Amino acid sequence: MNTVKKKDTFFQVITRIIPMQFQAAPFNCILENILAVMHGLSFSLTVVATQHLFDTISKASASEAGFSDCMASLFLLTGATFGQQLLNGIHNFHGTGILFPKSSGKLTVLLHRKLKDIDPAQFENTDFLDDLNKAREGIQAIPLCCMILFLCVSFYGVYFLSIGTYLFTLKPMLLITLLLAFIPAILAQTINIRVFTRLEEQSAPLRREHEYYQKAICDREYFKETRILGAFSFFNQLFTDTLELLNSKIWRAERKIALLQLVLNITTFAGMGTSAYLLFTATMNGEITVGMFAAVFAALGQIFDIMNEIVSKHIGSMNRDIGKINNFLHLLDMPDRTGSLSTPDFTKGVAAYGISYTYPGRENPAVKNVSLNLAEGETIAIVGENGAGKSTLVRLLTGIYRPLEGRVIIGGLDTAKIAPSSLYKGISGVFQKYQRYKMTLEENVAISDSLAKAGLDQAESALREAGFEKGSIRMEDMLSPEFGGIDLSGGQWQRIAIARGLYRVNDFIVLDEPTSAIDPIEETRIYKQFQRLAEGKCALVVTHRLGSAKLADRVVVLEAGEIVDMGTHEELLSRPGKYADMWAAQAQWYEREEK
Ligand SMILES: Nc1ncnc2c1ncn2[C@@H]1O[C@H](COP(=O)(O)OP(=O)(O)OP(=O)(O)O)[C@@H](O)[C@H]1O
Repeated sequence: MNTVKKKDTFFQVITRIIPMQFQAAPFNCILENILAVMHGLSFSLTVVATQHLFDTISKASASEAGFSDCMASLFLLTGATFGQQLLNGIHNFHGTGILFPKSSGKLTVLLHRKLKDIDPAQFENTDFLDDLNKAREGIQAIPLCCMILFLCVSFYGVYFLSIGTYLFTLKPMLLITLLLAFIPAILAQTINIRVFTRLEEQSAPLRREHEYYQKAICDREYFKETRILGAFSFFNQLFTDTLELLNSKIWRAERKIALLQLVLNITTFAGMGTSAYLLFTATMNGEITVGMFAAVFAALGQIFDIMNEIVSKHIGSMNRDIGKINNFLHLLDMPDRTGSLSTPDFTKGVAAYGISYTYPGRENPAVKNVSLNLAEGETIAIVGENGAGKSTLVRLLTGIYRPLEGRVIIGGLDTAKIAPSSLYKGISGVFQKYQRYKMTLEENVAISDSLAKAGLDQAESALREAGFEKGSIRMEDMLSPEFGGIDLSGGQWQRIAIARGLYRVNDFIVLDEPTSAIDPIEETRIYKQFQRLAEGKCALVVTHRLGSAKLADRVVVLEAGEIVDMGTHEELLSRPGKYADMWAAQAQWYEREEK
């Protein structure tokens, strides 16, 4: 399941991200470029206004110009400088305050849409989780990189074209010296690409680990256990170790970059000195006026600052970002789990033919050569020890995973060929690891069928069927202390999860042991209720407790991923085997009920 990485070249990356950026915020992209052009021109206008002022003052000192001419020139320079500052503020605000958040938000939505269509089995794959972590970094990098490209073309491009033309008309050698001074620095920056791409690749798994330890220390769901077990020091040590490792990798990369920066600074300094010398000799030889000297000399620092900004800051950050963007694009390029659209016909039931499934990174299959037929109106209970493969089988039978061998046919449709959205239509399920949504009680139930909009009554009746005692809790109460609401007990949450599964309109329903926090007798009561609601549907229940399995039409006994026995409760009890042993061990749980 490992994905082979194809790295796009710099050119390929920019030809993909610019249209993405325009699609995300078309109006703001155009405005950003207009502002950049005006901002670039304003710089050159200031240089020309400076020349004009100094030439007028030198003419005034030779009585060739008057006081009003000097004031007009000063006014022109003040206006140009003010305009430049104003444009600088608007341009920066628009770029970082409007364009950046808008497009990174849209790109996040794009990533979420992609994740919706990716094969759910990928989420069991560590390589994929690393890729996802890296891709998230790419979301911020795309708008940044595009803004730099816009700056290069519309701001720096316009600035250098106008100022370059001006310098060239003064003294061609001046322009050539300035350009030459930056060639070594540009070359040095290209090395950054490799350094930062490698850093990104090495640090993603480490960062994920590091973030997990932080969660184990600080997150609400972990902190109670972490404190009571005294595991703080243990996690803190792991947190510190991964942080140190991460920092040492970053430090090594940054050290290389700092050395390159030194090369850049030396060449810049040499270029600036040569340009100042050329300017000085040209003025002394009478090739340029004092005003031109003053304007160019004053602008020299700015030209070098801007060139430095492009080479060290922007090209540098673009180089770092290209690696991250490549990860984002790589994730977008991953194949979707596609298939044709169709509607399952659950009167045909659900069938598995010789299916097997092995998790990425595991040698032994979790499900091995299983064949099973679930007819319409039938309830099958899957029982077995921990790790026998029950949940994996359920994921295969509901089409969440596709088998690596064999076929699963749901309502007449092969899960390998049908789009997941078609398959999930008509299926409902409650799983072991259900979610506790930080939402109201009503939303916690109705979220399972948001399109149906069945209403409050149905949500309340699903809660009743799941045995949820509301007491003083109202449907509109927020179920999360973090959002100013209340929390519930484990058993109450499990009943809400069951209510959620029952609320969804379905023809095929699965209960994958969401009842661990509920006592065996109460679990049996819920399963009886479930049995009544599942009448006429295809139903699967996974349980360790055989009092609930007994209610099913047939029981499947799994061991090490294989079906070792199958039959009705009575049939299985009548012969020696795993089921009879398990029943003997659990019988006392149900004695009270049977008395
Ligand atoms: N995400 C995963 N990655 C790798 N191996 C997994 C993963 N999930 C489950 N397994 C392995 O697959 C096997 C079957 O697991 P599964 O969860 O299907 O068993 P189960 O019968 O439902 O167990 P339980 O009763 O404890 O819930 C186990 O050996 C388990 O270690």
